[in-house]
Formats: sequence, C-alpha cells, structure tokens
Amino acid sequence: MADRLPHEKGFHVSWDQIHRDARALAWRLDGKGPDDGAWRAVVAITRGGMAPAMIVSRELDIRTVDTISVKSYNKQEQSEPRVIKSPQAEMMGDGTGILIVDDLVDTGKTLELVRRLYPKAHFATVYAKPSGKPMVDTYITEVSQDTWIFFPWDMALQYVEPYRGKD
Ligand SMILES: O=P(O)(O)OC[C@H]1O[C@H](OP(=O)(O)OP(=O)(O)O)[C@H](O)[C@@H]1O
Ligand code: HPA
Ligand SMILES: [Mg+2]
Repeated sequence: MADRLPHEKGFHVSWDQIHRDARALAWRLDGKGPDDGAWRAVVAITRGGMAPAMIVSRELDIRTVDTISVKSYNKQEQSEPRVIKSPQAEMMGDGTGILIVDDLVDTGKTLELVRRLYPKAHFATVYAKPSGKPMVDTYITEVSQDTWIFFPWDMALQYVEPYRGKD
C-alpha cells in the first residue's frame, strides 16, 4: 500500500541480535504447548520466518519443521497476501500443538490469513508492530508502526564516509 510509505524510522537488526531475540522467543515458548507443554511441530512462514524458526526449533529440540509460503510485500509495498505453498495437511490439522513462527507482524494481514487456515495454532513472531499485535500470541520486541525493520539477510556491510568528511 503506497500510503504506508515512507517509514519514518529504520530499525536495523544484526545477526547477533536476531539470534538473541529468537532464542528469547524460544525460551518464552518452552513448555507452553498443549500436550504436557510439548509442541508437535514448528512451521516457518517463509521466507522471513525461516531463520527464527530454525533457532526456535533448535532451542526447543523440535525436529519436525515445515513451511508455509505467504507473499505479501514487494520491497516496502504491500499487496493482498496469498499462500504459495502449504505445509503437510495431515500434520497441521486445525493447528493444535503447532508453533507458527514469523520474523515480524506488521499490519497483521499475513497472520490473519494463516490463522484462518489453522485457528488452533500458536502464533509467534520476534518483532511486532501495534496494528498486528492482536494477531500474534507471543512476541519479543515491539517497534512503532512507522518503523521499517531491516533484517540481516537483506543487508551487507559497506564503507561509510567519516562524519567529518561529509559535505
Ligand atoms: O503483518 P504483515 O503486514 O502481513 O507483514 C508481515 C509479513 O511481511 C513480511 O513477509 P513478506 O511478505 O515480505 O515475504 P518474505 O518473508 O518472503 O520477505 C514479513 O516477513 C512477514 O511475513
Ligand atoms: O518492517 C518490515 N521489515 C521487513 N519486512 C517487512 N514486511 C512488513 N513489514 C516489514
Ligand atoms: Mg514474511
């Protein structure tokens, strides 16, 4: 949606930071599954949810990991989310005992779509913006709606001019 642009602020997340925050997410979810505290599987919302889901599944020692592919953004422009690839239907059922992980919730449209498909699943994101918060069950850090989060997989180290050298 063009009217969401531009984002006033940037929140730049390093690999170290996302690792720390995804671990914090895992620890918060530990023992909270419906079956004696256990989770049956982790499902990553690709692509952004894959690195956090890998870290969460490693921390909680969950070996069953699947993906649901939802596309809703092209760069910073939003369109209607659509499912491009679904996880294994027999495993998912209504979502009971399934931990669905994404990197962030922004407007909440992606999670709204996935929630409709798996209403009993638990939805966890590392970061959350206010509009999307009602769609997420567990998250670690909140950022304001006018902030764009930059993830390490979208960035590269590069040279910058010294402060005194700028015009
Ligand atoms: O709450 P929303 O407003 O729906 O936005 C959040 C979603 O948008 C981004 O994914 P994107 O569709 O850009 O795909 P990607 O994960 O492959 O980068 C992000 O990874 C979330 O999945
Ligand atoms: O703030 C964001 N950062 C990266 N991807 C996103 N997709 C929706 N919002 C964001
Ligand atoms: Mg995504």
